Amino acid sequence: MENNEKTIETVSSTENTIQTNIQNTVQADIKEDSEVIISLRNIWKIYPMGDYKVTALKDINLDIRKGDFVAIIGSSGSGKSTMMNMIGCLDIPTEGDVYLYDKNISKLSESNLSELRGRSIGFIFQQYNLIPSMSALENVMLPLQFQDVNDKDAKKRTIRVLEMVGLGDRIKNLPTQLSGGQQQRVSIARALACNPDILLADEPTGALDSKTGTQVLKILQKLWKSGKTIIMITHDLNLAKYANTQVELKDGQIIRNELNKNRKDFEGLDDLNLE
Ligand SMILES: Nc1ncnc2c1ncn2[C@@H]1O[C@H](COP(=O)(O)OP(=O)(O)OP(=O)(O)O)[C@@H](O)[C@H]1O
Repeated sequence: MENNEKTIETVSSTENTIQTNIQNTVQADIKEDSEVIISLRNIWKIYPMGDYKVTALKDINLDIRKGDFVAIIGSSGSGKSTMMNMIGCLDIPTEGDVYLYDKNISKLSESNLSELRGRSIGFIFQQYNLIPSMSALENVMLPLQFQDVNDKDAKKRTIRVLEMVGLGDRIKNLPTQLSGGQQQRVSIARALACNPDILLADEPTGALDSKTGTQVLKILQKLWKSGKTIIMITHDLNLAKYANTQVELKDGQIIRNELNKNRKDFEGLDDLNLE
């Protein structure tokens, strides 16, 4: 019970911050000395395939700093999804260490890891991964229920985040009653539900037409400018132009990791009207 109350308190006290942040867009200047929140150290990922093995990641080292917007790019088969699984602590490396907030995840129990991951990282997938039988409200509420937030607070928070992505009037709709762009916005709301510092998006616009995809990217850039750390996997170099840092993979190795000096910024993020 005491634990529940703590969680609720944290969620409620951060609601105002999120709301203020998303309204008052400020330029997020990532500082070189800002805290490293995810670190991959000498990561190898080797998939056994019958008699032979596929080496998907070869000795990867990567630091992701708080407040950065990182695009991970590379051609098909270069290892982007495998790396996303490492960054999101969804899979374990064959060799090497993954640190999330200074914690070596291989040293955490499964339940401690899933609690830390659930609290720190929100996931956005190309195919939205919404539960078809659940309404937008129920889909977004789910992660809060996993974090033991009581139903009343979870519902309040859910409505708030759905409003933030412009879907306050669609909360009862099932995924099939929403457009692709709206479904992706539900999935962004779900990723924001527990107010994580980090959003990890795997080809977030991959299933959308370019206009709707641009809207989604605009939301991500706005969230970044409001203080979130965004990591976006994409094969689309045009999308990567909106990120602050570009990391390029080739054949399982990082061949480029640099500040995007020619970053494109959306105009009028302050007046972002999502409907
Ligand atoms: N579960 C698996 N078992 C065997 N090999 C795998 C597995 N997952 C990925 N691979 C292989 O690892 C390599 C990297 O795959 P990965 O999916 O990470 O690339 P990607 O850059 O995300 O590609 P895409 O853009 O096509 O999704 C590929 O050669 C792929 O065939």
